[in-house]
Amino acid sequence: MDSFTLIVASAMVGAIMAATMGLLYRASSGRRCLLDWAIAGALFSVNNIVGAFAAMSGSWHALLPAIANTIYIAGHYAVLAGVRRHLGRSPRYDVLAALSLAVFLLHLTPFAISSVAHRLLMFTPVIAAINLSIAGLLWRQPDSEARSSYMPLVVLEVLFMFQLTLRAMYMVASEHTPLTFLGSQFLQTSGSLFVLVFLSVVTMCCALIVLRHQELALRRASLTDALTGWLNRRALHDLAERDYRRARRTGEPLYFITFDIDHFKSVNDRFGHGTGDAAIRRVTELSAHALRGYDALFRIGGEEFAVLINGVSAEDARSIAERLRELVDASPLHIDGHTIALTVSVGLAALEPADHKWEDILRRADDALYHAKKTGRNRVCVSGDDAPRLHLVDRSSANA
Ligand SMILES: Nc1nc2c(ncn2[C@@H]2O[C@H](COP(=O)(O)OP(=O)(O)OP(=O)(O)O)[C@@H](O)[C@H]2O)c(=O)[nH]1
Repeated sequence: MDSFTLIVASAMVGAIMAATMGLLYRASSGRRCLLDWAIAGALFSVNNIVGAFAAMSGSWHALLPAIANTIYIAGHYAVLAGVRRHLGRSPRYDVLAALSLAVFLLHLTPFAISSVAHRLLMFTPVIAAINLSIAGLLWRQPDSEARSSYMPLVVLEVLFMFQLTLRAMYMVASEHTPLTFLGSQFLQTSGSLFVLVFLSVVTMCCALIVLRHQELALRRASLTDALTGWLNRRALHDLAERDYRRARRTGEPLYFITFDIDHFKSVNDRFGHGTGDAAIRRVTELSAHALRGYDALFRIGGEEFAVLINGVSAEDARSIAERLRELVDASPLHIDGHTIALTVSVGLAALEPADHKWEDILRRADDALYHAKKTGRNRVCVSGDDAPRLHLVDRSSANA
């Protein structure tokens, strides 16, 4: 395959990349990284069109390589900008502007004008650095679920960087081989072929990243309560089942804390549903502070919540429940000029040898919660085997 054919094919694949990313952007809920990648595709396409134009017109004025290579490097940078944006970082188009200007001006130096090989040697490190940044950023991502979708792009960027470096080294080694633009030397055609393959595969990699992200977002949404961000009942089943089985196997303790906002109906009635929602959010935020970062938090009813706790002693579980109650009690909600006192009633139950399923623990925690409501609210009630089956935590001693 000659270089000209490869360049025309690359122009087409770049355009296909731009169109694919643009269409995915329209179909997705506005993932802006897709726009960056559409820009990358467009830049790669224009870069190759400039090359094809130069080949057809037979002229290769000093300005043409400056324009073509600046656009080419900008294309690689736009892939990096999209990756940065996807990971929640700024795409840093200001860096792109400065880089493009520097690359363009460097092309006008006598060293760059004098040969294709000089230009390749000058800009190989720039492209390799961009490739390395993309691979490094994605490689360092801790999110194990999304990580598998990053690996194809990591591998592609590393391979691209590797072939760039090999070609640069070969060029240094064979210093006297003259290199011409659109020549049919192996060095030229292999480079063009790599660009063609890179553009085809990078399109698939970017699409894969976005599709995986959307799949994970949908899965999270289906397991999460929109108002509080806590897990919902559907998630409760899977997590409680998993923890129950593990606790049965290992003999480790397992607890359910359930709690419910006291007289919540009156908050809605007096201040409106919006304030009621704010109160629910406030209670869940406070509770999350009282709990440990890795406790699983669930909203299991309108204003009823559950927490799954493992790996602590009965005393510690009781302290956690009491800390939660105290924190809500001590932190009234200030909203629209009103101060609304909020309290919760809390039930606590532990896994018992006679339990057959995790629902048994939850039911006992619910019974304890009901008991706390019946016996005055704003208190923790613990379910136990010994009589009396439910016993109250003495608030004054718990505070001591
Ligand atoms: N604002 C708001 N209210 C909700 C939501 N879900 C449930 N509720 C309301 O929560 C109230 C629950 O009231 P009740 O079950 O009677 O209990 P309560 O008034 O909290 O009284 P006790 O639990 O006995 O202390 C009802 O008025 C529901 O309409 C929600 O998402 N937002």
